[in-house]
Amino acid sequence: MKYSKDNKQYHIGLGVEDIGKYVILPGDPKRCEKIAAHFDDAKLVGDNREYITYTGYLNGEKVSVTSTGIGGPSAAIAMQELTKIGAHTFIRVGTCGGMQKNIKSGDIVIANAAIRAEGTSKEYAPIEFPAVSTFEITSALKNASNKLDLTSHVGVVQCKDSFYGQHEPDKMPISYELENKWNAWLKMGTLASEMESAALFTVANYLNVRCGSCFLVVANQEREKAGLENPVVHDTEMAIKVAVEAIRELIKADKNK
Ligand SMILES: O=P(O)(O)O[C@H]1O[C@H](CO)[C@@H](O)[C@H]1O
Ligand SMILES: O=c1cc[nH]c(=O)[nH]1
Repeated sequence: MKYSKDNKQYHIGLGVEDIGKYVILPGDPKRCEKIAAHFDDAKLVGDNREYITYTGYLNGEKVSVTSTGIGGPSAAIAMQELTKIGAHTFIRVGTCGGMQKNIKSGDIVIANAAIRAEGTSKEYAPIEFPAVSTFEITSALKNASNKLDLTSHVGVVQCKDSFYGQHEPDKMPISYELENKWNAWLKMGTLASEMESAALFTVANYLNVRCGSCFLVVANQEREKAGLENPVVHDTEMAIKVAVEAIRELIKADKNK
């Protein structure tokens, strides 16, 4: 790609020397510093557009955190460019909205697959191809949340491009489709809604790299509708700890291969 300068990738502004092979991917750029606080010797190595990157060490292995911004397009770019410079293992740490009534604010959701109701993944693979996480990453995330004694749920998440289409579907001109599909996702047992995993899982399959996702449940609109307790929780620290612990487990397992 001719746009790149000085051997740095065009959007993320990073080269081979800047990153580790294991990368944590939050959406929010402000989450990067909090994640990097868990690394040894973390340094800011990139700051371009929505892509903030810190690199440091976990268990003696070089690791990085790069924010993806909101939505599939920028997440797909981050994964493609990070893969070009040597990354092979990705964990998205995000926030989500719970959907089933037993998914409560503050719980952890771990995605084993994502509904492709967004646009980006459709520019990579025909819709019949499922967006699935990598089993060993999903398993490391579940082990990590058990170790940290957290309430976690493993299952399917729904991805879309319109945050307000999720929260105010009745106000959208296309409400007939948004509401009917939301009811179908609920009947299929979908755990939560977020925005990037469908694109990331699809791109990871295409690039033959590993990817999993874990999320803090911020709140649950279905609990709200049913008049159940539904506080809003913003602190992502426990979801971050799950991802960091999972990366440690993966590093150890990879060394024993
Ligand atoms: O908290 P992050 O990682 O950004 O994730 C969620 O939050 C954003 C919407 O508020 C979307 O990016 C969604 O996927
Ligand atoms: O409800 C929510 C919360 C976070 N992210 C989403 O996409 N939806």
